[in-house]
Amino acid sequence: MTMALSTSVVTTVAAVTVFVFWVYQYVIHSAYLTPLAPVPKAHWSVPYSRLWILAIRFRRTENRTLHALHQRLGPVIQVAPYELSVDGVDCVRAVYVGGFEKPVWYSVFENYGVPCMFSARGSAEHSLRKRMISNVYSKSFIQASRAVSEHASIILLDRLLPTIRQSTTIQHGPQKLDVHSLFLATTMDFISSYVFGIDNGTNFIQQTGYRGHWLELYQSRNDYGFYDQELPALTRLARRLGIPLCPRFVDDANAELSQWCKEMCNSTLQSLSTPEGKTKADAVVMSALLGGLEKERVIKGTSSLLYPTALAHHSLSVASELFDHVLAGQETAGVTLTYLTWRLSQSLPLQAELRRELLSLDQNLGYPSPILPGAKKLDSLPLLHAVIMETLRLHAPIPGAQPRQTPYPSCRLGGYTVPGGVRVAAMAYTLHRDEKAFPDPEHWDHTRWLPGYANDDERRARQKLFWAFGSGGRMCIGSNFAMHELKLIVAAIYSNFTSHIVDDEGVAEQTDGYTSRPAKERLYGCLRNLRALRFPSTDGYLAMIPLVPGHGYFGTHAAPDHQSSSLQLIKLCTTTINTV
Ligand code: HEM
Repeated sequence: MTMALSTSVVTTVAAVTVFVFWVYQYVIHSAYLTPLAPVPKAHWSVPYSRLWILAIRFRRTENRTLHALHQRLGPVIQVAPYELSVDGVDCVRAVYVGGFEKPVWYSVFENYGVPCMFSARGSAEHSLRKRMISNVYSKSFIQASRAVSEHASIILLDRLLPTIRQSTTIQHGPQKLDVHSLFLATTMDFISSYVFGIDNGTNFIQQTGYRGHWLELYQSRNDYGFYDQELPALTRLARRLGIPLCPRFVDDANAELSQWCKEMCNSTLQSLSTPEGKTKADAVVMSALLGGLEKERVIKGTSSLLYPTALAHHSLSVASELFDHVLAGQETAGVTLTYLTWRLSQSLPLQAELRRELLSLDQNLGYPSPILPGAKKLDSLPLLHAVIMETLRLHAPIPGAQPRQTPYPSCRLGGYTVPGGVRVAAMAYTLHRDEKAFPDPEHWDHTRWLPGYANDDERRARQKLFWAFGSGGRMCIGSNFAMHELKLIVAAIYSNFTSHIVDDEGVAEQTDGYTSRPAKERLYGCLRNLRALRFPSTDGYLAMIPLVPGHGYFGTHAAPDHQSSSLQLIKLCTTTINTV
């Protein structure tokens, strides 16, 4: 009896102790005693649980929700027990230029089970990886690279321009074109040829069937990053128990895409082992990476920090790195082109002004004898630069939170002391909507980036907030490559064609999340050949098309049927060439 009583007393005391400890740790400490206690809360529940932030991430409303909260609550907000959202130049400088390391969240970007530079978490490992390839992504290297200009000539002059010209034939009338798909193809052809060489890279512009299949695979994964990134332990457990949280087709798509990249790596390796391949030397990124790894093996060997990953699993690591580059480089730049075309298609006078600027170069891409302009001259065109910058501002392809981890034991952020190990992130979405630097921020206005628009201080403030490529040691390594290819592609198109919206349903609704794209992953446009416009046929359709942006089919709400919309297009062309 006494024994039973004492057991129950012990059990009760233990239960009460656990309860008191739990209340102290997860209620009193989390709400009042942690150093994060004074930080404004996104929601009353955030000191105790991650549910609130998980719900808005799952619903894909994180960027908009946090932007609205920052406007109300200031630059530092607590969004979960160990998670902050930050805004403003000072916090961004502290976190990103300050070199805070990446959290485990980035592990999902590992390919073939081995890390790449993007997924590498520690600074030491990251800088070793970056050192091997940073030179080939520098602006001076890209502008002087023979491989870049030869590839650009082939991609623009032999593939893109003929494809667009074909869509504008006089015989058939201007054809409706999914320009989003075409742009994703063009940017893939650019980055894959820089990585693997022109012969081993893709030709998505012309191989439309395979491109469609590839894009379907790639896009099928878009909605399923949440579990792996936000609930990695639960996702692993569920997989082990045979209850996958993602549909089977996501794993299948990942497997097929991984195999696709391995095959490009293998064929490039084979080419590099032949005398012609060595002479051609146009697999610029892969060659730099192989050279860097070999140097590391010879100099440091098994003592290298990279030995357990990049050196011990050499071919998988090479493939992991290069797979990341082609994926990172393709969609981001493709989405930018889609939004830029969408915006330009809403103003024929702006297209005309841009064309005048492009054709003012001695060497230009205008028909009948298109020539690639000098890289530096192209880079110095103010209007071309301005329209791209404004598109990257308002339609940033990576607008969402870029998480980092606070260093131990603690740091200061926005006037608060933040303990080590807290996940902290800023977003281009919020920085790019700073009302002081970008008045009327939801309005696409390229003039913000033109010289003479603002005084030096205002221009500097704007530049500091521009965060499409991130900042600090982990900022985009491909930013110079991206700006160069974007300028070339825009120059090729707008030197020769006018662009018009055919069906832009879903384009205005850019998706919310870490990366972002048009909601329906398409933009139907039609491009019109300016040379044809100068020599109109008697068909009567060689004239400008009235634009009704945001309303789909040129001033009509006709059914989205390919044949009939093409016919309507022809009938609706009314304005004369003089408006161009
Ligand atoms: C308009 C085009 C592009 C945009 C807007 C963009 C944006 C970004 C951003 C915001 C980051 C930082 C992400 C983070 O830390 O979470 C990043 C990193 C990165 N980007 Fe890009 N990117 C573009 C094009 C490219 C291209 C063409 C490449 C080709 C190599 C590339 C490769 C990478 C890589 C490898 C990283 C990781 C860098 C590191 O961790 O050191 N990106 N990009």
